[in-house]
Amino acid sequence: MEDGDTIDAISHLALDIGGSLIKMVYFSTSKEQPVDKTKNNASRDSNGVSNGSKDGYLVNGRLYFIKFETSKINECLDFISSKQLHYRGVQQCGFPVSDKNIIKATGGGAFKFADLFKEKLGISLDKVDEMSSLVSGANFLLKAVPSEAFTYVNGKRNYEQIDHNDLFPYLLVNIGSGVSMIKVDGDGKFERVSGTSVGGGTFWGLGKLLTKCKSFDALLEMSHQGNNRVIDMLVGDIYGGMDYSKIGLTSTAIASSFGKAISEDKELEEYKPEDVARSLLRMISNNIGQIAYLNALRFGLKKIFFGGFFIGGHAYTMDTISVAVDFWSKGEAKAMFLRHEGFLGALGAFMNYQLVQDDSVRLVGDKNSNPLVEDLNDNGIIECCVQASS
Ligand SMILES: Nc1ncnc2c1ncn2[C@@H]1O[C@H](COP(=O)(O)OP(=O)(O)OP(=O)(O)O)[C@@H](O)[C@H]1O
Ligand SMILES: CC(C)(CO)[C@@H](O)C(=O)NCCC(=O)O
Repeated sequence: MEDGDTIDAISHLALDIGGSLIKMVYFSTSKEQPVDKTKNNASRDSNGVSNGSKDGYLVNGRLYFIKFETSKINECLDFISSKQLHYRGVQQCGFPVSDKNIIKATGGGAFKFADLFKEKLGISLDKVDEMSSLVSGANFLLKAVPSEAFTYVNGKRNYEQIDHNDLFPYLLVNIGSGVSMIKVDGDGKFERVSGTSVGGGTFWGLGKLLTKCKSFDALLEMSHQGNNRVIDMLVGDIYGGMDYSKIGLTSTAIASSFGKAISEDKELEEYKPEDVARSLLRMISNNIGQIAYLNALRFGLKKIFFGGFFIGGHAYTMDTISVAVDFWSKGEAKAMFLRHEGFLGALGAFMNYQLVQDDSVRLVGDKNSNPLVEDLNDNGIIECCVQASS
């Protein structure tokens, strides 16, 4: 292939198959993207690029992000099959042919569904450790993608300039079905220090039972319309409308999540599902924020990054977590969120191909390359270069 040739090739599919959702990342060159055969003089070798050759090409392209519900895994298999994601582009881009039909996969489903992938598509899943994928995905995003991290204060996102030399240590809190808390000290240096089973799966599972809501998005939307004070017992409910200022509690602070239901002679049906959803979201977000802070305190960590699809860019969730961290740390620790929150594991599995030239990664949210497109929960794109062997 000559310089400037245009191709539309897809390669290097990676999956994170979780308890609730399957996340997919793949690299594609597009018709508008000429192949840049800039010679790479192997300066990346020290960073772990190992393609068996000192020379290679940088291929310009895009990383695509897609998710499916794990309970509908057949939709994911059909998508891979219809787009031939496991075959295409391998040779056009000069990637090693050995990648064919072996894809990197992380999450519990990489074990659970290995036989299904083999049977239905002839794909072998090359398993990558889940915690290590989360960490390499987060490190990659924080170092390579501008405007990836932000705080959420008073309903506003404030994008953070991450200083690469001052990134570590930090606490990574991944809120998936369950929650993992990982102390990250460097690239590949980490320890899972805590976790809780009260996570995104709890919100969606319990919320579904309590409200009869049919989809996660509808439950979230409901929570947006609700008022948690109808069900939560507030400090003021106990203290006759007064604050308990001696211990730092205002009258509007929640004293007991769902506690009002004790004293009211009401059946579940008599509560508005919106209010139930709101109380539940607040209870779970608060609890995670508090446990996260306690773990940050345990190890003296000032930065806490929250990932996982539970957050889903949802304002009220981010607000509750931010307020919880701020409240418990007395303003010492900061809750930060990531634009590609749900794709850390899938990106980490992708990074395991050791192809991405992260200093040449550029985020594009749309064709105009606007870096501040806010929600990447359904589909996102990162423009980047990957290394292909010569
Ligand atoms: N469309 C959706 N369908 C189901 N859950 C969703 C959806 N969007 C967001 N969620 C939330 O995201 C959570 C799953 O997040 P994520 O994909 O990060 O975790 P997971 O990998 O499935 O779980 P785990 O890591 O514990 O195996 C769900 O439990 C739910 O709270
Ligand atoms: C089991 C995993 C790691 C699977 O992703 C996740 O759901 C989790 O961290 N759950 C919390 C388990 C616990 O630490 O109590």
